Order: sequence, then structure tokens, then C-alpha cells
Amino acid sequence: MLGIEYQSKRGYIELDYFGRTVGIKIMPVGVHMGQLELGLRLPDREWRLSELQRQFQGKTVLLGVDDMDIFKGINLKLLAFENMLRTHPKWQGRAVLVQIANPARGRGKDLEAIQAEIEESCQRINGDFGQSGYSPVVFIGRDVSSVEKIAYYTIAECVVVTAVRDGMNLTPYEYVVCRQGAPGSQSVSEVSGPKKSMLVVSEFIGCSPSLSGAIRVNPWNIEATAEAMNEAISMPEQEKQLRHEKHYRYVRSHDVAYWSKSFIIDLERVCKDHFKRTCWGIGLGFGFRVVALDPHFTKLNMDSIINAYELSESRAILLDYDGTLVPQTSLNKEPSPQVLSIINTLCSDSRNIVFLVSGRDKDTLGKWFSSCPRLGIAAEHGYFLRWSREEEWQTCTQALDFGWMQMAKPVMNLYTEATDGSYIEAKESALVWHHQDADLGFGSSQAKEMLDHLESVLANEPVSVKSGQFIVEVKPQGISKGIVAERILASVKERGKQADFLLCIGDDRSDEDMFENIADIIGRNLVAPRTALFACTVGQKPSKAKFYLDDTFEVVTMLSALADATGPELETDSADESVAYISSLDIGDEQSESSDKPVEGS
Ligand SMILES: O=P(O)(O)OC[C@H]1O[C@H](O[C@H]2O[C@H](CO)[C@@H](O)[C@H](O)[C@H]2O)[C@H](O)[C@@H](O)[C@@H]1O
Repeated sequence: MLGIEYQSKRGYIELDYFGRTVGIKIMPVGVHMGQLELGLRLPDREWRLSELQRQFQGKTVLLGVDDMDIFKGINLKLLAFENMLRTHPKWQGRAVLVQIANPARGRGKDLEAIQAEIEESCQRINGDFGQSGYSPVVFIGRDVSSVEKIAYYTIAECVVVTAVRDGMNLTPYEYVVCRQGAPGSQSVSEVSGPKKSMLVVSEFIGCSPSLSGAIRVNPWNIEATAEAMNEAISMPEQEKQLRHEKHYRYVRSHDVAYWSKSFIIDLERVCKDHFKRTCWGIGLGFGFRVVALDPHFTKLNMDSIINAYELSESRAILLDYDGTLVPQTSLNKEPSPQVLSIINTLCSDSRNIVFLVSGRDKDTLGKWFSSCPRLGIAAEHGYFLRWSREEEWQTCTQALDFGWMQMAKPVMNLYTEATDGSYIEAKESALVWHHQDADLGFGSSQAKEMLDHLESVLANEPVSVKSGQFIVEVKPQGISKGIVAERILASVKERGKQADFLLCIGDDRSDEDMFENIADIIGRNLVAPRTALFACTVGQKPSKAKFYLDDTFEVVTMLSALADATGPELETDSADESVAYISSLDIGDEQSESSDKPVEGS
């Protein structure tokens, strides 16, 4: 839906737009039954009805009620009526088209041209087919009172709507109610016998799908509309009656009161969480957005995190890379010497487990962080994992089938060819389409289109298709930063040292998986009961994280403060031992069962 992630609920669509839930549903509005039935009981309507019955005695009336504007297709209706009289001469002298046209509300050349065409058509049809006492077209171009309109609806055998563009258009509904008459009415001029009504409606009007008994037409097709008019008025009486009953049941039960009640129920459901959020205007110019944030979403306080860090005995620090340790806009993507030094200081404390949790490939991360021997790395969103530089890379799941790559690649190729500056990155477990160097607007609209395309092509494959910072990525299901974060914490727990300090920081969509999975981690016993939990996103935006920092500069400043609060470096041997022990626990169960030696704390 417009490239925004959405969920299809039963019968409607729900999407998350900058923290606000937007519900999308087709909700056709109805008529005000009470008001119409009141009109049907007015004495004025009585005499107007008898007058019209006299005027059109022996005639079959087709009725049009439209505003005079360029979209209502009034002239198309006249042309179709003319065609019907010509191709079905039995209606000459018998069928009358009464066209009520509410005076135009606007002005302009187009409108004048349409009015001239309508006038010409009326004159021609009446000239060609009129006889004494019979004008095939009765054109009423003045304001018509509700009572008079009700009277016309009551005598009409069929209502014809040929708008080429319109909103809901309630004319057919009003007609059906008027043909039914007021319940319990003793009106003398009421149409006697079983109630009937017929509808010829344009497929381009909002009420068309709800009127299953109407004859639907494309109003531009004059011949087909003429045939539909003939079919409508020639139909056996019983069929007209059945169609009318069906329509009346629907129109009566789906009136405006029903619509407003269901609208309010839906509105309340969609907005139920809005009251729990605070709205902020963020950004400038075209980048301005109203963003709804959880009121508990606060800036990460430096003193609090340092304090918690100092008080803790076992710390897990999970760091995203792009957009967290290096700015997304930076041309040089490699980590700065400052970042490498901070990471090494954090890793030097045996109370700390520090992990890079990134979507990047293992070779790039391995090379960039080769000077950080004790850093753990989860590459490709956790598909690959290693606990230290000296460890082997391990894959986190059983062998996967990558046959889907043969399906995804050709789709990505299509968009790459059509989008200058874009390219495909083939990782071992995933395919990524990058558009950072493409035109900003075109690149992102192509990305939205491709996301939909890939989702439908890969609907039956075991993959997830996600967008990120200037990327669209297809990766195996069951591989996510959230899952690997849990695995890391479970391994730490297995050595009998549950983390009591957890910092999890990232900026992107994939990092939200991490925040989501750690939200209830205390309840699931993966960390100590009183763990100081710091889930932090980069940038003030809707997030599952409770904290935010503004940019990578603030992230590095915060990590540097933690590094300053870090205790003295461990003896190399003991640190290596600790890392080696944990790594033996990390993946397979057989390995963890054979480990029984507790790890020395600081
Ligand atoms: O999980 P992260 O550490 O945030 O990594 C996510 C993606 O990083 C890389 O893409 C990013 O850098 C590209 C330039 O080097 C840039 O074009 C793109 O917009 C960034 O998202 C990496 O190439 C992807 O595979 C990772 O998924």
C-alpha cells in the first residue's frame, strides 16, 4: 500500500505511518431513511404525484437526477436513450426520459460546451421522435424540491445514472426507498400492487458494487447503455420485483445510521493506541512529518546508563553497525580508529560480552574489525556468528535452501536496469538491492514497487522481504537480529552468568526485530531479574526501543563514556579462556552439555 508496510486484517487494511495506525476500509455511506419516509408522507407529495401520474399516463418513465457538471454523463445518457428509441422502435411514443439537472454550481468553457451539447441532443431527440402530446425527453434544468423529486422517483420505472466519475451517488438508493413507499402509508396515489424498481448504473460510481440487481454499464459505450435501458424496462414484472426487494433490503439495513455506527466502531478500534502516544512535528519542508511517539520514549540519559553499567556484574552490549557506529551518509564506511579503540576497551573487561549485530557480510566485518580480537560478530543479520577473531564462523541454522535466489535475482535485475545508480549485492544468505546512489525520489518509488513485486513472486518461498536504509533485502525466514540477540543472551546464561546489563542499539528496521525480541526478555528468564535494559534507537522516530540518541556522534560519545567507566584490562590468558569457553556454548546443544566449568568473573 503506497510502499508502506501494511497488514491485511479481516476485511480491512491497517498500516503504520510514522507511529500512527491508519485503517483503510470500504465503507459505503447510506441514505437517511427517516428523512425520506417523512418526505413520502407529506401531503404536497400526494398532489404532485397525482399530477405526474396524469401527465405521464400510459408512458414508461426513465429518470435521471444529476447535478449539471461535466462528470455526470448527462449527454451520454441522452445519446443512449436516442439509440434505444432507434433500435427498439416499440418504445417510440411510449418511453420518456425525464432528466432533472440541478443548476450548475461552477462555471467554465467545458461546462458551457456540455450544456450546449445537452440542449442540442434534447432538441434533436424531441424533433426526431416527438409527436403531438409526446416529448420523449423532458429536461428540467431548475432547482427541484425534495417533495417533487420524491414524486418523480415514485412514478419512474427505471433510474439511469451514467456518470463517468463520481463519489458514492445516492440517487439509486433514494429511488429504491421512494418506490417502496412509506411503511403503512394509506396514500391514495401510491403505486398499487407489488413494489418494483429498476436501475441502470455506471460502473464508475461508488454505489454500483452494492447494487447487485442493477444493470451495470460503461457509460461511454452508448450501444450497451441503450441495450441496458431497454432490458431494464422490458424485464418481466416479477424479475423487477425481486430485484427491487433485494435492493430495498440492502438500502434499508445499510442506511446512514448504520454507516455512522460502524464508522465509529472502526475509528475507535484503529485509534485505540493513539491516546497512549504523543504527536510531534519533526523535520523541515518536504521532510516534515507528524510522528506519534510513546510518551515513555525518552532520550538515553548518560548518567543513568553509566551508573547501571558500573553497578552491573555481567554485561551484554549488542551494536548495530551502519547508521549506528558510522553515519549512513559517510562515504568511508570503515570504522574510525576511535570506534575500534572504544570497542577494544569495552571487550577488555571480562564482565562484558560485546557483539556487532549487522546485516553486512562476514568478510567485510571480519576485515574491518580485525584489530578487535575479543569482539563477537553476528553478520548477515545473524546467519553467521563468531565469538572472537580466533573462532570459526558458524551458521546459526541448519542447511537452508537458497533456490529462491534464482527467482529474486531476475526481478532485482529488472529494477537495476531501469534505475540508474542502483546495484545488487549478493551475500551468502541474502540478496540486497541498493539505491542510495540513485535519484532520491525515483529510487525510493522503485524500491516500493520492487518490494511489492518480490513479495508476490516469493509468496510461497521461505524468505522475508524487507526494506531498510536505501535497500530492499531478501533473506531467509528465521534469520533476524532479534533471534540472534536471543541466542547470544541464552549462551551467556548457560555459563551461569545471566546478563544484568543489556545495551542494544541500532537505527534501522532490522534493529527493531532486536528491540522487539528483547522487550520481554526479563520475563523469559534469559537475563537476570533486575537487568538494566537499554534498548536504544538512533534518531527520534517510532520505535520498539524505549530510548533514543540523536545520531551516531551521540552513540559514540555514550560508548566512549562506558569505555571510560570500564575496569582495568584483564590478563590476556584469562580473557581468551573466557571467550573460548563461551564460544563452545554458543551454537550446538551437544557442545553446551559437555561444558561444566564456570567462567571466572572480574
Ligand atoms: O545492519 P547494518 O549494520 O545497519 O547493515 C545494513 C546493511 O548495510 C549495508 O548497506 C548500507 O551501506 C551501503 C553502502 O555501503 C548503503 O548503500 C546502504 O544504503 C546501507 O544500508 C550492506 O551493504 C547491507 O547488506 C546491509 O544489510
